[in-house]
Amino acid sequence: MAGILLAGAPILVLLFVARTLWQYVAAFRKAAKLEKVTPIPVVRSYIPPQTPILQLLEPYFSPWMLSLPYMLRHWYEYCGHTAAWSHKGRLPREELGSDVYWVVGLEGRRLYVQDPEVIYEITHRWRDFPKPKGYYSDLRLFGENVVTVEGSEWQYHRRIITASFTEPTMNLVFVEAQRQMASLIDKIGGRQFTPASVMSKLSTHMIAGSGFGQYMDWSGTDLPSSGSKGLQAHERGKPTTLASVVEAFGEHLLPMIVFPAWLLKSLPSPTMNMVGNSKENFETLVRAMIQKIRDASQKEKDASPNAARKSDLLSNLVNAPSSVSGGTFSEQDIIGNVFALSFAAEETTSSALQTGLILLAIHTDIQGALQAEVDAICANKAAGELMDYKTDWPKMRNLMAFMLEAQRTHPSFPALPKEATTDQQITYRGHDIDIPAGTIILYDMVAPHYDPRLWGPDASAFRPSRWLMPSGYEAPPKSVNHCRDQRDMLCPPRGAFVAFSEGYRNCLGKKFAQVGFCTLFATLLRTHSVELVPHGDVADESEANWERTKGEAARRIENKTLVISMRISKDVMVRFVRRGTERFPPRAAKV
Ligand code: HEM
Repeated sequence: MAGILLAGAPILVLLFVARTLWQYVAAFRKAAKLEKVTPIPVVRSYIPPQTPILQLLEPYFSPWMLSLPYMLRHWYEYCGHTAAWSHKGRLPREELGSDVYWVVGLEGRRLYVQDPEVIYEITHRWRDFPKPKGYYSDLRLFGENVVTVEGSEWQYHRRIITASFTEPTMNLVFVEAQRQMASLIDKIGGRQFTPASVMSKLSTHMIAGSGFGQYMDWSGTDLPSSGSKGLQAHERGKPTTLASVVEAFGEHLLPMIVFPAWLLKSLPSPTMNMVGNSKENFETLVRAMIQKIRDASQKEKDASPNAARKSDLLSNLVNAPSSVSGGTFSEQDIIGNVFALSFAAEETTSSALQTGLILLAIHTDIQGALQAEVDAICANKAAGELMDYKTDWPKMRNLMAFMLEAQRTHPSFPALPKEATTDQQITYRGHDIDIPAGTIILYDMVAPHYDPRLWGPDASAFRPSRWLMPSGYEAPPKSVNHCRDQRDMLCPPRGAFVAFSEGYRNCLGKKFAQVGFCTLFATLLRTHSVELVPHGDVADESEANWERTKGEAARRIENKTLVISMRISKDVMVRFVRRGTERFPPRAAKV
């Protein structure tokens, strides 16, 4: 039997190779046909059809692919793993002379779009170009939710959740961000750390506290109001708080999706045991939280029918009045959406905070300008007195400009997918482009951000001041306002800034993220600076060593891998230091 198998193996391999070659020939014949009829360029791709295993391996073989001679790697530069981040729109624009092009290969034809007007059109025609459901199916781990559904079901989920992001919720984010950063500063003192290790915890703490009423702190135990065990529990491999479970989702989503909880729990790896436990504990935790809110609401109603309700996101979801949407969420809908919201929030917020921290440490002049803004906001406050959402949040103009610029230069995703579910047409530079049903469209989130035609000749420079407009600024036609609470902020042309996506399926938590990000940094900069840990010889405080340290940090921040969102491949070491004790204080504060 073994002999027959061995003898048959070369034939099987030959058949497989012949079949694959035939598939390539068929794909490229289609590409040649398409080239004859389409007004836009066609690029041929040799990437095999994507599978979860390939996705997992691509970060490892990507550097090898890119080290091949140009002729061999050329196609990969268009459609590899982090291609959009690497070429930043220049390659298609300069080589193909087009911001819209086809990529044809074994996965059929895909439309790549980096033109802002076309991005705007595709993201606004949501019935014609919905999200491809298959791409998001893994996020159904705990049931359907606002990220995974489409059509009228999506409208229903979106309406209820949008109504749950109230102003009192934003106030909670504002307060919780101050508490979390103060607690982190206490915990971390002057020690050096890598942003990745700390920022994902910080974002889960903030989201758990202000979104789901689960107050965490950094001392190893929760504050009295939550009554659970927090970080200690996470470190023991038995996550028992929402924050620790959500952090596990962000770090280990793939094994969580692929393997059952019982298998993960029985593996000889404490990390995998923790992942298995997270998967099991999540539903139990959220059900208990929902019950607690229902009990509390009932008690409040009994005591005083008009009592003000709690305003965190989860309480709003549980107590959503049916008049908002013609219905309320079932318990399973709430669980599915708590997962979706936590996941969407954690992954992106943590990446934004990491990037923000490193950018500030590199650009000490910008850090100085943000500190001047925070000093002005806190001028009449006693040390430790909290900032106030209503009066102080609108004053955070420089901080908002810093956030928007960090998101422009370092968006969380290289590109996002849409799908034409029926035959469609778009217009680009006066040409009609036919898009057959079933075509995947990838709209680029880096290229428009780096386009000098939209942002000027210094489009690739990190310059937050480009967002600050003179008093009385009027938004030009066909532009979008990305922060409504700060006055006189740049409104870029539509489709030019898509870090939070665009159109109907844009980010539901945009304001939540903006309030959280700006307030965390305001709290840090009120008393401290963030500083790069010097490169090489730590005692060497020379200008040359500082320049080397900055250069290395700038290189590392450019080097990204794609794991759900884009992450910095090699982290950078930083530390918080009391203001006035910086090793390299800013020479001139300039945003
Ligand atoms: C800097 C932080 C953030 C960035 C850059 C960001 C970016 C994005 C982007 C690009 C999308 C579109 C995804 C797609 O089409 O597949 C999205 C969707 C979404 N985001 Fe965010 N996000 C951030 C923070 C948050 C936060 C804090 C929350 C919740 C508290 C949140 C909740 C959501 C939800 C629910 C969706 C799906 C909306 C829908 O499909 O209708 N995001 N976000």
